[in-house]
Amino acid sequence: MAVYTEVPDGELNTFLAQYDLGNVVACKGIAEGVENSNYLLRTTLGTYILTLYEKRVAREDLPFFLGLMEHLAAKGLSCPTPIHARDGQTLHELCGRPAVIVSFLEGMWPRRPTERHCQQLGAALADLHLKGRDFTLSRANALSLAGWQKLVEATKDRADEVEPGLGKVIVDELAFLNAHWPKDLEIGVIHADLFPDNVFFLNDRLSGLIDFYFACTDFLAYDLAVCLNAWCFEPDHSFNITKARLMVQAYQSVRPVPSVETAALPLLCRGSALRFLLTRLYDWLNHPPGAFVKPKDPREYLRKLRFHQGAASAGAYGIG
Ligand SMILES: Nc1ncnc2c1ncn2[C@@H]1O[C@H](COP(=O)(O)OP(=O)(O)O)[C@@H](O)[C@H]1O
Ligand SMILES: N[C@@H](CCOP(=O)(O)O)C(=O)O
Repeated sequence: MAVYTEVPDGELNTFLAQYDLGNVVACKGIAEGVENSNYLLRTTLGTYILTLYEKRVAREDLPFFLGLMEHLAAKGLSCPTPIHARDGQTLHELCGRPAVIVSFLEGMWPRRPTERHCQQLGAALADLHLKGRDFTLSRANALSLAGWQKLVEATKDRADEVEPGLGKVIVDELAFLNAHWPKDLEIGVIHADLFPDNVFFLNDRLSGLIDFYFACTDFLAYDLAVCLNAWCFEPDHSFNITKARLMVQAYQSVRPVPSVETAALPLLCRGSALRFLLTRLYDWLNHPPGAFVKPKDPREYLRKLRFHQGAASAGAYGIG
């Protein structure tokens, strides 16, 4: 349940009075999500999402995230756009938290991603990358090599509680990635967390992308690696080459991928697998007993990492 901050009616009415959005009809907490408090807000003029940013989103990063969503939406990408209050600002304060109202997107995220979903996702990801090219702000990826180093330090001594030998796996993998991580791939705005629960479909057509709170400036092909990991493994843990090929081909049809990026995909998939393994491992080891957000299983990403460690080239993914 991702409602960490309860909003009393009086405070909500005072907050909404700063906008030209009419009066509150209903405001319901949304159970999904893990990072922030989200409410479905209905007013006399429409339906919106009210987000209160909790501790893990750094206040100084908010202008990047909000500016990016506004930039992409203005260029025609279907994503939430922050609503401006009468003072011209999108970011305000509610119940002691930074808070925004963003536009509501229709659709549902796919519980069982199909080949068609993967194909449409590939095209939408490339579209995001192209539309982000002229966004002027930048934000370093806090969850790349330096961030992984901090997470390895914070988890390696207790990692074997989750899986025997895991501490050595993460130390060795980080050393490998430090020695081999690419340096000269195209950089731009990436979403960095485009999992199925952040992609909406309506009547089997992709209808929108949400949750830009890990977005940053990094290798474009790294975003593709995040998606290959998040969308192309089956519940039995096998890698679905057909889904991967369709995703990459659809991506290529919008943004041609240079061969240097295709060749780097196995390595980038290793990095992306380590990234989600480490954040999940950290959350697994550090979540307070009785917390209402259940941590995600780190071992899912250990299996994915092992698959990529065994892949000699992009051919193992049906690509290239
Ligand atoms: N703009 C939006 N339009 C429609 N639903 C949204 C929107 N933003 C968030 N949601 C709903 O809120 C849920 C959690 O949002 P998300 O941004 O993933 O939260 P968190 O950042 O806390 O993980 C989504 O699964 C979706 O149901
Ligand atoms: N996608 C990450 C967790 C981040 O959750 P989100 O709700 O903000 O997308 C993972 O699966 O580990």
